[in-house]
Amino acid sequence: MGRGRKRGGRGGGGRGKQAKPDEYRTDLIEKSDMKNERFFAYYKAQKIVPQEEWEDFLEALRTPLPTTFRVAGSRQIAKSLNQTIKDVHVPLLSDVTFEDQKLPPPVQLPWYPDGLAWQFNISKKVLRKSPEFKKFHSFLVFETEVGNISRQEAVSMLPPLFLEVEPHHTVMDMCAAPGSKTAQLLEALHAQDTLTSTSIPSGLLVANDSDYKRTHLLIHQSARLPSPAFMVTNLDASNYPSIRLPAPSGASRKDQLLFDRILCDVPCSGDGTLRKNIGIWKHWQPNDGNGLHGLQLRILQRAMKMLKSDGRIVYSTCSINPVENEAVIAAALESNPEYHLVDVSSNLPELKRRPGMTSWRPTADKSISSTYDTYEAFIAANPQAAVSTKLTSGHWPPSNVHELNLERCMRIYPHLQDSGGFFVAVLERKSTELKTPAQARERKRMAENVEPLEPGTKKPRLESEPESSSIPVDLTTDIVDQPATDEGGGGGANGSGNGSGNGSFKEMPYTFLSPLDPTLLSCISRLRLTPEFPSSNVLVRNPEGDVVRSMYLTNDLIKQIILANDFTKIRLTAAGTKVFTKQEGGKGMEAQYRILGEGLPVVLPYTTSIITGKMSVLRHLVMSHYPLCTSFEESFRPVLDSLDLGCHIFRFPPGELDGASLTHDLLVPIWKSGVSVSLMVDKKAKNALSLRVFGVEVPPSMRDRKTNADGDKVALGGELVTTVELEGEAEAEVEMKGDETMLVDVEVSPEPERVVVQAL
Ligand SMILES: C[S@@+](CC[C@H](N)C(=O)[O-])C[C@H]1O[C@@H](n2cnc3c(N)ncnc32)[C@H](O)[C@@H]1O
Repeated sequence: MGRGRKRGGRGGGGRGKQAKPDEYRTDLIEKSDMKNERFFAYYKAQKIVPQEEWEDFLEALRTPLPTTFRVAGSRQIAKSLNQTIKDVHVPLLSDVTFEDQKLPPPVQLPWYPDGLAWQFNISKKVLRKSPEFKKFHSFLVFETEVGNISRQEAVSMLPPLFLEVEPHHTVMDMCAAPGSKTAQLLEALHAQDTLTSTSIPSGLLVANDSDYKRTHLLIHQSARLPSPAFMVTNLDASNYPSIRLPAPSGASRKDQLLFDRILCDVPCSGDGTLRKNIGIWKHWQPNDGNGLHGLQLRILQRAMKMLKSDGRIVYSTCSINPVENEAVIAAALESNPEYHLVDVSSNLPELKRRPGMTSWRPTADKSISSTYDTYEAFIAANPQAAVSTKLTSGHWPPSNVHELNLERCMRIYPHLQDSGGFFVAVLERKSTELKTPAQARERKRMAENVEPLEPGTKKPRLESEPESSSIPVDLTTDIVDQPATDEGGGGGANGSGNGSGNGSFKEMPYTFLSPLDPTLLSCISRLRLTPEFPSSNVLVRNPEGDVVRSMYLTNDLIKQIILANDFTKIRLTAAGTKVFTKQEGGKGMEAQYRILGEGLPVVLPYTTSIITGKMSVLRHLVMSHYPLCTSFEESFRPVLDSLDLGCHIFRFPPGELDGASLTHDLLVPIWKSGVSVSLMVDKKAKNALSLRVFGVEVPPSMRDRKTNADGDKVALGGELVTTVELEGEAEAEVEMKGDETMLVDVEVSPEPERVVVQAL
């Protein structure tokens, strides 16, 4: 009988929250509830928009936000899927009527590069009832689940675009969770990826958040674009410790890692999100923003200290309050006069924006009966306020406000382009002697020469970075190896219960394997990888360096960082990407390692053995659950018979079959057991693949079908289903039809862990 193997228990499946079926529409709400006299009085006093626009501004704030999404993934994958949306879905949605109303099809956001972002404005009811939109909705849900589409507010897509990340950049996302912008940054770091394989960028992305639980959202999000150049930390950004690099040869002091690009998407009051977070209407008051100004400023100031001399910072909030925006920028420029605001008015020309404000009138008075021109006027009117409120002179415009070019900040208002409210500012250091034309040329040369690392390519060495890329650690100005504290409203190690209580953390250590480690060598050999596989960059998560279960791959830079820092003090929650996992053998068989779905694009450039299959083989693998080797078409059976037990990679070239079409190479990991082969992608990915290529969902397996009144599983025809044990590591579900036993479903170990369906 069955061995009672638990389903889905291995590795947690690597997926975050499931997308809700109705996530493509914001709630419809009563307009009469959308008012707040404090909000009106405050923003009128700020003259946030010209008087004649006030009603349009309010009307937009009271209208549900359209649905926006971005075609995600590395550039080539995204372009390919985008073409499908344009060529297949939009034409199907272009002439749809519902209850005598013509429905508008999805449209591209005019300012998003390559037309990769879309918007549509369809009610939930229509999404449920119109067959055409229902189908499109299913497509979006499936593609979102496998990570090819990112449901993201239009304005939230802006900061990564202004950061202009390139694959050789060292990038820091200081307040990263839940990670929609992190995903965009990672995509830019991986701009060199091809349709089927992941490049190994020489730069890196550190995604940080002070909320421990939320850092796990980051890990899930980023698993959609697995990267050996990705790290997640859980620290207070306002107090972010210096990350060290190994000392350059001949020097005794370690260098400090500085960043080419830093995103400060800081915690904010969020009043720009009123269109979807309608609760804000009820509670809004000016102290929401007043109280965050200090933390926002400290985070930005810390970023300014961690930036390379020729680096760039983008500061953003989803608030329209100048106290959280221009006031923070002005105060940061005051304390770091070597910085300036960059004029990006010619970037994204189709984006409608307003210039940053140069005058604003803070108040701590909840009823907004008065606002104040200057801090002095505020204190004169409220003598206790200096101690009883969090307002400081920094909340007001400084006296030299007109020298700061605050109008170079960008304000996005809902009525301009039917979006949320948002604020973005781009900061760089003013030109110094360090930024000579020769250096600029050198940086440009480096940027242009970045190639994806193909097997055999010499990897870039850290020492070859220009000198300005790292400076010696200055113990007097920087916080070195400080465990994060709760100071500043965020605090490191927040809400996890995972700290040891003595200033160090209990994260599992990151231990690099010796490239001669026998288990690693055997894994490389069984998986038929080339000698160029970067085996010295493989790590495991235990102090002994034992290969217990999973192996992760990092790039050179992350390896150097891990070796040079004390991660009992800096909480590192993830580094690199998981590539191999152990698979226990069946009876009498030794354990093997297999390539994880998420690791495949990274490992692919180093594989020597890829089995090519036809569309009919793909259809059988997709439509069946654990198909028996004997059930494949006869011409393919000898290929299957010749395969060793274990992990293999199958390639399906573009092709057509009975109206179904595969437009690009598809590469997937396969597991061959004694009796069957199975596609090592999970249910959702399989469904997405099936819908995209064959236009139908995968038929439910017996396990997904109903049980009868006695709790027994029944097949679609109502027959009893039972489980029998087969040879090796397989078990089968069989349908009992009278005396006849029919095999309906075979389960083989292992179960797939994660999804990567790319290259379509
Ligand atoms: C506006 S959200 C970031 C959204 C994110 N950038 C995205 O695009 O998905 C702000 C984040 O800052 C985090 N946070 C709050 N205080 C912090 C601090 N002191 N240091 C680091 N992160 C902080 C919050 O946990 C929250 O996840």
